[in-house]
Amino acid sequence: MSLQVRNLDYQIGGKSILEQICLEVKDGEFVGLIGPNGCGKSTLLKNIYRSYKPDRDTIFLNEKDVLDFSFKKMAAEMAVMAQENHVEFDFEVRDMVMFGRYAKKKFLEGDSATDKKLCEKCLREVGLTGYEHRSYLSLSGGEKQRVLLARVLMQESAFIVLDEPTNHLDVSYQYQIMDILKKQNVTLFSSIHDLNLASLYCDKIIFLYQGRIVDYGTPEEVLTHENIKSYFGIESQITKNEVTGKLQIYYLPGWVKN
Ligand SMILES: Nc1ncnc2c1ncn2[C@@H]1O[C@H](COP(=O)(O)OP(=O)(O)OP(=O)(O)O)[C@@H](O)[C@H]1O
Repeated sequence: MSLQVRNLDYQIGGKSILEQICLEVKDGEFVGLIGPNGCGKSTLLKNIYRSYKPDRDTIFLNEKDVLDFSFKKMAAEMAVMAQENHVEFDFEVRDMVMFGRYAKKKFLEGDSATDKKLCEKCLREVGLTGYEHRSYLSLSGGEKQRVLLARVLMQESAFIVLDEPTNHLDVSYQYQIMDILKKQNVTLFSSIHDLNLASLYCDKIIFLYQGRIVDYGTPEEVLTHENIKSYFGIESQITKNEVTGKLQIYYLPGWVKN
């Protein structure tokens, strides 16, 4: 599954948030979206997963305009892990994960033995075996985040969109979650704050700044000292990690520019 975004503009309350966004995520790629707070990352993702309504002829899945997909078809093609997941009613963890099957079911169809097995597998992958009957609202932030990831995996979609998937997670789960995502045989598009995680896991990186794409390429091409200084306003030292072979960024806080 591939994603194309062409000349996307988006305004909120008359203020321009995104300007002339053009990008492509090819089938099977893991593309990271980086940029400072408020630059428009969530707004772009919300347009892609249609929490906001994009203009016609701006967002395509496999070259087909997303506005031509029914919401059920969209859910079958694209799984989403958003940043705000406000849940009004309490559910058991197992039910939260099972909701991921909605798009694959007919009206009032019950859970099959295959669904139940897949649910167990997804919970195991995110380290939550034994949590099936826990109340979702009673979980910690990190546990909730992992339930939402299990729900995404349960959807078995060819394309996954994620807004800051490692939010609330301790360092070991941050890497575990990225490992799980990376080994899925799917297309991934994710906003990421941690540039070292982006360097380790992404095939390509899109740098967003004040609603515009200012750079695009491999982590080595985009995660430069100049870009980090220009767009995040912080000095850094960048080396190649001997173990991973990937770029490692060290920030030099005494050099923060106002
Ligand atoms: N509903 C809204 N009403 C007014 N302004 C909004 C609204 N939603 C977003 N914005 C503004 O749009 C801009 C982009 O917000 P967005 O959440 O997309 O940024 P972001 O890059 O995801 O930020 P962060 O890294 O902090 O999550 C911000 O200036 C934000 O204040």
